[in-house]
Amino acid sequence: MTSETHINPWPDSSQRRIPRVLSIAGSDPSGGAGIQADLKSIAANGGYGMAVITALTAQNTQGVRSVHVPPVAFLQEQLAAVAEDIVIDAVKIGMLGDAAVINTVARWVERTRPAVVVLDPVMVASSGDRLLAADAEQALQRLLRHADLVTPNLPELAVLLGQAPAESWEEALAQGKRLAIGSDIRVLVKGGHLHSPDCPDALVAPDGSVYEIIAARVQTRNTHGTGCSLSAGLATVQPQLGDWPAALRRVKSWLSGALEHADELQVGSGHGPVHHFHALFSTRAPEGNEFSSQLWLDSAAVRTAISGLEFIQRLRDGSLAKKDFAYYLAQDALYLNGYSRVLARASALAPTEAEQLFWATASRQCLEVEAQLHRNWLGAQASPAMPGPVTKAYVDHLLAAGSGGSYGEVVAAVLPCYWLYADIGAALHRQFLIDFPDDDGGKDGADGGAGSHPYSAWLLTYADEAFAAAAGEAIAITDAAARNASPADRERMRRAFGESAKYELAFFDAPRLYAQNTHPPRRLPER
Ligand SMILES: Nc1ncnc2c1ncn2[C@@H]1O[C@H](COP(=O)(O)OP(=O)(O)OP(=O)(O)O)[C@@H](O)[C@H]1O
Ligand SMILES: Cc1ncc(CO)c(N)n1
Repeated sequence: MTSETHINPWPDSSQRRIPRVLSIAGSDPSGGAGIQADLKSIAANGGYGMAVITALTAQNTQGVRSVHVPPVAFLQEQLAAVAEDIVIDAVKIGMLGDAAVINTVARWVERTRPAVVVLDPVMVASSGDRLLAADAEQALQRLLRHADLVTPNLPELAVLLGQAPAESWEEALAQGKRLAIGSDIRVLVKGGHLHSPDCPDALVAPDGSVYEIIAARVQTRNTHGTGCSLSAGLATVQPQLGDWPAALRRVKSWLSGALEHADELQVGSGHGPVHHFHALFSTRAPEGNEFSSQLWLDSAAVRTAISGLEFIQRLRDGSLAKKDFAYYLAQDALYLNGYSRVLARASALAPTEAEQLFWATASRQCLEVEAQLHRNWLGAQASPAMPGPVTKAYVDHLLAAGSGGSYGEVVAAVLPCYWLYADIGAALHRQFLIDFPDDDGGKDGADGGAGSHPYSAWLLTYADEAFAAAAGEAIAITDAAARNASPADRERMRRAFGESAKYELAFFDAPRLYAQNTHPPRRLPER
């Protein structure tokens, strides 16, 4: 079996790995909102973006100067050109300008019936300028019926209901329920406009049930286009995951990162855009280290796929089945044993004593972590686990690099386990602290010694600073090895890294595929 057999985390044909997403929206020439934000958001969330333009605005980070709505006949031509050639997996609808545009888009949606339709009922820009003619609000109701999800901000929610804007989160939720039940649609109520220290969002289903997610409010004035980016991201992730709450968790976490890094962009003097590609631009590779920077960029798709895995999502929210977690830990222990041998091989090949010591220490620590896994988590297991197919294939790949490869190949092959693991660990840890601020893993006894999240003790130890520092050192060593390598060897290094990165993805997805339910669920030992 090849690694390819294991790494497809989208075996369900209704789920689409790279969804083709069409944004029907207005243009913002300053690049932060509208079509421009949508295309960036779609790409950042792993989709292929397309754009049909409903209106052109002359705007920047300070406000909207004017709006030009081209003839609807041309809008129709754009829609037809795209739909007659390309399968559209999802549509995001943003600024529509006036009633004629709304009716044209509504007719097109009624005819083509795209699988996923997210409607962001854009009415007023964050600067306060109107983006929808006042007499067109009624026409929006026609489109509402065709949306799988509608994402109004608080003033827009109020307009859709003909009420005054909600002033508290409770009021907002009540309005969201009224719209969802009254119009039989799924509504995303967004808390961006609240004056609260956090930024809650809630999915309200047509039956009125609520799925709420709370993120910290990022302190930045650069929030231009958050609504556009969120709705386009949801249209992109829903076809990948087929689950609205999971899609919201993933996109919110991404959007929080985009807001956290927004100030780095330095675009305009008003409300600037968010950093859609913060993960791709991640400067964790030390300055001047082109080789590892390239590896990081090359692994973007794998990293995006890892964060979207059901295993990771469920580990984060605590809904992961115990058998899956136990399978993961047992396979991790087996993996670490093999990994330790390959690290010892890196030590044997190292060109300097410092690097020899680094790998020897790492090899030894690996065995210690393996022992710790057995002591703290796997303890009373009846029989030692057998390596699963992914574990075996991954370790075989590493051992092959170790037995025949150059030093560069060995270090490139072992690097993803450091780097991707540290990256996902930090993200998991960060999100855990946001979602479960009071869960200390049961240490203070206030939660009955158990914590509200079953894996809190594990997640709290996940973002280990010493491990992140070791990852940084392994990256620097890889760069040094690349500088001393021939072009052909560098290519082999790149391939070894890429293979291991795919195995990291497959490893996180393996419990879903291979964890057996033959034993009663094991109780997790307390730490
Ligand atoms: N400062 C912030 N920190 C964290 N999340 C935020 C912040 N501001 C907005 N958000 C989030 O961004 C998303 C968009 O929310 P908001 O209610 O501002 O929509 P909007 O008004 O349609 O956006 P836009 O500014 O593009 O018009 C929501 O998920 C919201 O929680
Ligand atoms: C084109 C366009 N669409 C949407 C918004 C809302 O942010 C905006 N400012 N501009």
